[in-house]
Amino acid sequence: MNGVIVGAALVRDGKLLAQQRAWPPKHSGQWELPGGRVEEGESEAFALARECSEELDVVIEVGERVGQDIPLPGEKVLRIYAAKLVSPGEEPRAVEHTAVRWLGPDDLDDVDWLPADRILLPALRALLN
Ligand SMILES: Nc1nc2c([nH]c(=O)n2[C@H]2C[C@H](O)[C@@H](COP(=O)(O)OP(=O)(O)OP(=O)(O)O)O2)c(=O)[nH]1
Repeated sequence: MNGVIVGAALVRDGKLLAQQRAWPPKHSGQWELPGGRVEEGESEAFALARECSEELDVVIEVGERVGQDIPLPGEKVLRIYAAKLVSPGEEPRAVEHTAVRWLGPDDLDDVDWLPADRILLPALRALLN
């Protein structure tokens, strides 16, 4: 089993995109980065682009790794990559989630992040300077 969950630190105009989970009930209402499981045979960049297409209906360009791998339950890890919209005018929409928000540096602490994402906040904040 491939235990890597990839997440996109999608930044535009000094703001980070966050999305609010609709599921499962335990995490419903909490915020995370777009992303998901790397499927068999996929590169991490391909998986991230696929997840952003499915979740946000946007095309992204994947950049450098951000922060450290964060261990997740079930021997998985969360691995974040910087990302940009290929067409910056394209507005991400919440296809599978409750909401999406662009967060500036002062907004990062305003949302209820999933625990693993909270650990990454300093690295994410550094992208917005
Ligand atoms: N996508 C995403 N998942 C995260 C983040 N932080 C975090 O702890 N997770 C966890 C929640 C889930 O246990 C797991 C990914 O779940 P997911 O539902 O997004 O993955 P997926 O689309 O591949 O769905 P599935 O195959 O597991 O049903 O990683 C994050 O920032 N983004």
